[in-house]
Amino acid sequence: MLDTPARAARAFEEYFAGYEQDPIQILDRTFDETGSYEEMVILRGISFESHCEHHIAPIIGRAWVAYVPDGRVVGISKLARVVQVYAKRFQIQERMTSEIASAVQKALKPKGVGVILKANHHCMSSRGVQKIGSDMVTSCMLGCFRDNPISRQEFMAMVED
Ligand SMILES: Nc1nc2c(ncn2[C@@H]2O[C@H](COP(=O)(O)OP(=O)(O)OP(=O)(O)O)[C@@H](O)[C@H]2O)c(=O)[nH]1
Repeated sequence: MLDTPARAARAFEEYFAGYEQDPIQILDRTFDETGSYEEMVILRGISFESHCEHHIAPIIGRAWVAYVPDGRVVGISKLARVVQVYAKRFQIQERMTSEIASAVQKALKPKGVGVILKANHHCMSSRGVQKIGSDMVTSCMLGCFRDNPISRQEFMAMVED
């Protein structure tokens, strides 16, 4: 007979491995580019798999993370790593979106941060209301992304469907 609880425990360990990493530490390694690059940096379509905290059902989506540097830039993989760490925790999409933006803001102190998440929630497709194919879109805009419509538009134009 299969040892279901033990297999489930192993699977869960795998799903959530890395959840305890500190996102600020991940973003710690920055490069001084003062005067050489002052435009928007965008990492597009970062895939993630998370789990909703209500049903522990998968949330499968993609993230777009942008910032306008104020002197310091970060190794670009680190933005994807930050998305991954927050995805490894039980989540609701709204919180995950603002957590990613706040971490980038806190670590890099850029002129602004924009984060957009689009995701399918399996808690409403494989159970519950059972609607397939709808995705949830959330955004968090800080600094110039919140205050300057041109920055926001530039970012939004780079977020493909
Ligand atoms: N901002 C920026 N980062 C880059 C570019 N090319 C490579 N990188 C990043 O530079 C960083 C180098 O950081 P390291 O800490 O030396 O590399 P690493 O430990 O192998 O980083 P990981 O790729 O996260 O495993 C990585 O985050 C790369 O993704 C680029 O053109 N711009």
